[in-house]
Amino acid sequence: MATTPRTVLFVTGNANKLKEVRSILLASTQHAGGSDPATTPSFSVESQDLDLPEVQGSTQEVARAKVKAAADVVGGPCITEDTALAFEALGGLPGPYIKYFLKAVGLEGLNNMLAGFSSKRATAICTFAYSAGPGSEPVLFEGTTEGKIVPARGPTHFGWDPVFEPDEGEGRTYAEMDGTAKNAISHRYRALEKLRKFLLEQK
Ligand SMILES: O=P(O)(O)OP(=O)(O)OP(=O)(O)OC[C@H]1O[C@@H](n2cnc3c(O)ncnc32)[C@H](O)[C@@H]1O
Ligand SMILES: [Mg+2]
Repeated sequence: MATTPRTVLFVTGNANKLKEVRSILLASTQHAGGSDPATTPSFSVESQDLDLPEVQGSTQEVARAKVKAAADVVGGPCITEDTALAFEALGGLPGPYIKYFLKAVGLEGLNNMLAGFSSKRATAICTFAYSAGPGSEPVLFEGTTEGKIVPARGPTHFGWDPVFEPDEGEGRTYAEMDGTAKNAISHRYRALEKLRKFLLEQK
């Protein structure tokens, strides 16, 4: 039975996020073989880059505020995504502030921040937020991947990929894994699976 195609508006300024989201959704379609409505994606993703205010707080608070601001600007349903990198030794920091830490100290600096600590453990956290429109309460979808911070290895195309070695990556950093391998275990994949199921249940 054919499902109605739906377009989801993803408000992001990050081209790499958009690329991964599209390829994860495409892979889900291929795996599902198109027959099971519970697993067949029935939506495509459009994007819009907006300059939104950035609040401080937990990953959930940051995610809620971002999608609310996005929905107010676009005037309708939309999704946003926040990525955090939480260092165990630092009680979860930089967390949602990883973008600013990465910009300020670079990949080597992220390693140096942990120099005095025995634990190099880190959790990559992806939080998708969905809003049905202005005034609607956001719904959050979280995905996490555990790993450790290591000296940079691999291409430097995407954020902190070269310094994050996921436990399931067979010794490779995210940057050393090809797109398919990263997308099979990534924080973004895990969060997107939850969002995808939620969207399929919406009328
Ligand atoms: O417009 P938005 O969607 O907010 O895009 P952004 O680039 O500002 O993204 P965030 O606010 O979520 O900040 C997350 C930071 O982590 C980086 N990042 C996000 N996902 C990543 C991934 O899968 N691997 C490596 N770095 C990532 C990203 O480049 C940012 O520096
Ligand atoms: Mg951002």
